[in-house]
Amino acid sequence: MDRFASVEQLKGVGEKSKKMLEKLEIYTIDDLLTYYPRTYRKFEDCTSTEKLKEGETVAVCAQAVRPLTVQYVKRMQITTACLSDGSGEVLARWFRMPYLKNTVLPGNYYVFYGKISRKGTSLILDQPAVYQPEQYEEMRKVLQPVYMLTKGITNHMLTKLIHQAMKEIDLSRDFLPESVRQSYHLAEYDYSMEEIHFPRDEHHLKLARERLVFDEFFLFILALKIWKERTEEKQSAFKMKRDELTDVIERLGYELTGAQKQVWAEILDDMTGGRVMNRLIQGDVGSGKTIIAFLAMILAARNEVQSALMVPTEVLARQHYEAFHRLAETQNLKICAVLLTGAMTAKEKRIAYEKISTHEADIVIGTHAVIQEKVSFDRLGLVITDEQHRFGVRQREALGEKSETMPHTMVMSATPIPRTLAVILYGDLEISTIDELPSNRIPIKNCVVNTSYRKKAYDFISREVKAGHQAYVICPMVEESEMIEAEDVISYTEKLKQELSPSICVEFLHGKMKPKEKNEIMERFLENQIQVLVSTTVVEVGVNVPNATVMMIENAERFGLAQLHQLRGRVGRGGDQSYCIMINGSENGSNQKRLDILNRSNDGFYIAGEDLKLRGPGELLGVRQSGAMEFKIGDIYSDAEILKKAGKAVSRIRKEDPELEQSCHRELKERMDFYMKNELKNLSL
Ligand SMILES: Nc1ncnc2c1ncn2[C@@H]1O[C@H](COP(=O)(O)OP(=O)(O)OP(=O)(O)O)[C@@H](O)[C@H]1O
Repeated sequence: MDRFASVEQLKGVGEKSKKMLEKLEIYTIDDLLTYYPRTYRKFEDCTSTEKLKEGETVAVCAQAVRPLTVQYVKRMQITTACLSDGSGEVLARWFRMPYLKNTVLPGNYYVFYGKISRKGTSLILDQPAVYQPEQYEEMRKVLQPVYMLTKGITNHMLTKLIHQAMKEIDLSRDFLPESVRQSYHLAEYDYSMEEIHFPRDEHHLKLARERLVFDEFFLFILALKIWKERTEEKQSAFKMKRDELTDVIERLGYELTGAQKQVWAEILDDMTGGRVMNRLIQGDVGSGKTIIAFLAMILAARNEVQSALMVPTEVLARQHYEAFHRLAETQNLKICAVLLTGAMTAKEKRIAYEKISTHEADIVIGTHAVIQEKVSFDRLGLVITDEQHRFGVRQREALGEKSETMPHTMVMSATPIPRTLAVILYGDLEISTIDELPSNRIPIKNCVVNTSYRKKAYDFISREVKAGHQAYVICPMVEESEMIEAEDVISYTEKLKQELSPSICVEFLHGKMKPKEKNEIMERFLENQIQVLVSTTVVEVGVNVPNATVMMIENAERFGLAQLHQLRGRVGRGGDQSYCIMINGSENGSNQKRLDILNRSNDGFYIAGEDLKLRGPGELLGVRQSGAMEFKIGDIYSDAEILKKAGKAVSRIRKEDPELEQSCHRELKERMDFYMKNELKNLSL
């Protein structure tokens, strides 16, 4: 069977399951094989009911003291059981599984495996899986893979399919040269694939994972180097006249920070030096990256060269567009910017296309719509992409293809990557770091509290609103769910409307809303017509409302540290004291420890480093949460050591055999060609 054939070739995959697998981005058998487990489950020893704690996942060996009951609550069947293991009792409940009544019989012992949650004052075992005790003992011997799922696809289904694919595909060809494998003590490819999905134990899993993480970094770094070399060959840059833009900078109304000045000088040198700029601008949340992008675009416009700024969301595109418009107007810059987003009407888009192709527009600010076929530029000389990990190489190339001369490129990233790692990853790409916040900023005051603090938090928000400020409240979910106990935007908004004075306007925002509705809400929030915005993480990237001073995050334990830092970065963007209230909805000690890191510091680089220490390098059973660089299995922070090795291995190969012509590199060359064609596009830069 061909590794790149459709998953349909596998037994049991019909039209319906094919569609569902596509939701997980599994199209081919290869996609399936490289759909690595999110984590592994090790079945614990059984716990006695006396020792149960909220938030823990436990196994309880118990019997039902009486027949199970099935009740209807809001038209949903809920099955409950009272379980006893001799030391005490605990309630278990299942949604939509009435048949358990006939399989879980009083008097027989079973192992119930699930999470303990709280219902009122008592603890409850939620949705536990049920096993025969002997079956459970067998399962405890191995690690169980846990995959990220979607509706209609179960863990069991994926496991079975991967098992089948493993049998069908020949994995014995190893593309990594033997010498590399030996030098870095890496396991064989087929062994690693087998063990990553079906590990015998933690030791084997560790070896397998190291090898696959190495592969991922190695291929990426090598591909990037080859790609850069190839593009550089055909690069001729737009030569621009030097202009310090002192007139613009002096009238900004604030002084650029030292770091901003430094980065601007670097960009100016790049853009006027005759070489094509390829620069990554890293800066912590709120460090003022946008103005740097604007300056570069103004410089281009003054040289009669067009520029494009692409951002990941509609909301952000509009915000940048309006900010630029204001700047151009107040300074009478005579530079024309147009907005181009997917949500605009066909007519609006047509007008924008026209302005771009005739060069009436100097600057285009938008979402992915900017790279659509219909957009033709006159002289596109500068491309800026925001939030690098959301734009792939292919998209950047697509933009580059719209211009005969290679445009200068700048990538703005708010996910701090330690410089040492960035250098390995991006090779000889230039990196600028804005490591200083504007001087008018007052450090954000943080607190991590439990849900009993809510009332106080609402009073606090009311006071801030009275003083003319605004607040965000973040919830992890859009709508209420029976399965997950977490706050949701819709019911929370209703609740807040009751809790707060009617004079305070509370509205919600989430990703499932229509673009037009989202824009309208954001605009009203920006104009302070809405004082409290209840939102999902759609506000996470780049939203800039300096008048907002409170960020309250419900179920903070459900977010990764990098994400929480980004969310918090939505406040403290003006000269007023701002606050971040993180509500920890669990009693689990390790969550508290994680959140304490944010409580202690507002520095993104420090947080990334502490996160790394807390998780430890190469941690196997943790959920990925760094948010930076979306590799399938590798995590640049916790796998930093492997990243360094991969960087070294690439340098060695490049020195010994840059064209991969030697016979020992034949498999690698094949793999690389495929990678360049099909996979690089999914990764940043
Ligand atoms: N040197 C400065 N002095 C004072 N204010 C500044 C300075 N530079 C930028 N600002 C202001 O700081 C706010 C945040 O800047 P900006 O939106 O560029 O942040 P950012 O780096 O893009 O952050 P994020 O990654 O969170 O979006 C803006 O309101 C901007 O006008």
